[in-house]
Order: sequence, then structure tokens, then C-alpha cells
Amino acid sequence: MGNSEKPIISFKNVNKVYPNGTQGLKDLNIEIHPGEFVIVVGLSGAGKSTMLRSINRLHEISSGEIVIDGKSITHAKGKNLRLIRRDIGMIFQSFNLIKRSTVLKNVLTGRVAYHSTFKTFFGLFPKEDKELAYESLQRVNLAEKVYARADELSGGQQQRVSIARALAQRPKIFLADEPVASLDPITTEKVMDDLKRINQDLGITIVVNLHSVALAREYGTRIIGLRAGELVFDGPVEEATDETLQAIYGKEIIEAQEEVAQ
Ligand SMILES: Nc1ncnc2c1ncn2[C@@H]1O[C@H](COP(=O)(O)OP(=O)(O)OP(=O)(O)O)[C@@H](O)[C@H]1O
Repeated sequence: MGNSEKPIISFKNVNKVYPNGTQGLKDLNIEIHPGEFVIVVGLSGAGKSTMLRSINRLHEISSGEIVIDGKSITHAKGKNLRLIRRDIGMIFQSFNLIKRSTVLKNVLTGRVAYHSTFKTFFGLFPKEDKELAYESLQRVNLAEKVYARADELSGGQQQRVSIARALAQRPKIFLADEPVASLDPITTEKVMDDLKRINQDLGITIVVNLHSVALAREYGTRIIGLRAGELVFDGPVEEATDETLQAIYGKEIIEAQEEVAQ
């Protein structure tokens, strides 16, 4: 991945101040290139969610600009904004599935941005969409659950349905906001393996927020460290030494995590 390549996500002097005066992001300048697997780490309240949710404008920034694949999402309106957002799939900690619907219907909602409201309201998805939904479920090894109800699945399976839904959207970028925070360690590895495979096989750029330093080291190619909304580390995973992680988290946190891991 040469830096000569055009970035797919650029933060240009981005600030976010919440209405109560809390500074969520401070003068962020970051360029992410196509195909990267970026993990954003930092203490609780460091600004990880704010950063991630600014990328698809779930949060509005206060100043600066965010550019997606050459187009300013910050200044986009109406149809242009919808088209930029269509390129960005999102995965949430709480899965955000329609619990009483089938897995297939949930995955098909990933196609909504491609059709008129009228058609999708009546569930009129073309055959190709159903094939794409099935193919997306195969990628996360859940094809056999296509007609199961979402709330009959385990937490890990539900998260994989939400990954399939994002995949069906055919995005260029995946944002995952604490995708494994409510999962056990084995399920966590499965979900992270799915994300890694999607990154490697399809070249989708992935930005993930994680609490765990160990997972960040295992899966990331690049680590971004935030503290109080500021960029305090940005580099390849190999450079995220214990010392740099201490600068992001403080010594006590690293030692506590190592004790838990042992
Ligand atoms: N709606 C809001 N109004 C006011 N302050 C907010 C709001 N949302 C977040 N904040 C504050 O902005 C800062 C960054 O929050 P953010 O949720 O982005 O952090 P985070 O790193 O994702 O934390 P966590 O790991 O706990 O999810 C925190 O100080 C938080 O209290």
C-alpha cells in the first residue's frame, strides 16, 4: 500500500465539540488508504466512537472536513450524501438487527440504499439481491441460517448476520464500533477472523474500535491511538510497542490487561 495511492478516508483538521462543551475530537489529521485494516484504541471516553461515527456522519463534526474516496461527506447533501453513505457499511456493538425478522430479511436491508422506498417497504427485492444476501451469509459461514429468526441466534451469530448485512451493501469501507465488546473470547476471534477475511479477500477498508490491546495487536495492520480526542499514536502494528501503548493508555491499564490475559 503505497502512500502515493489516494486515501479513501481523510480527516482534515477535524474538531468535534459536543453541545455541553466536551471536546470529542481535537484537530485530527488522518489519511487511511484503500485496503487498510485500522484499529482505533484508547481509554473509555478517548473519542473512538466519535471518530468512527464522524466518518459516515452519524455524528456531525464542528470544524474541519472528512473526505471519503475523493468526496467531502462533510459538505454533501441529499442524494450525494446517500451515495457516499452507501459505500460505508457499519457494524455496531449491539448488532442492530430486526430481531423478529428472518436472517435473509435482515441481510436484504443492506440493499435498501439501492432501491426506491416503495419497493423495499413491500419487500420487493430483486432475485440478484437475494443471491447477494445468500453469498454474503456464506462469507460468514451462516448460509444454513438464512430462514432462521434473528433472535433465535447466538450473539456471535447475530453479529455475523450484521456483517453479512453490511457486505450485501457492497461497501468500500466497513466501520465497526466495538463489534466484539459483548462477545466471549472464542466468538470474538470468529468475528474478528470474518473481518480479516473480508479485508483480505475483498479489499474492503476496515476501521474498528477496540478496547483490547491484545486483539488490536493480533488483527490490525495499523493502530491509531486516541487520548482525550487527540491523536497520540498512528503507525504500523509492529511499532505499537509496550512503551507507545503506555503513552496511549497509561502503565496501569497495560499491566492490568496482561494480568487478565495470563
Ligand atoms: N452526546 C454527547 N454529549 C456530550 N459528550 C459526549 C457525547 N458523546 C460522547 N461524549 C463525550 O465525548 C468524549 C468521547 O466519547 P466517545 O464515546 O467517542 O469515546 P470512546 O473512546 O468511544 O469511549 P468508549 O470506549 O467508552 O465507548 C467523552 O468524554 C464522552 O463523554
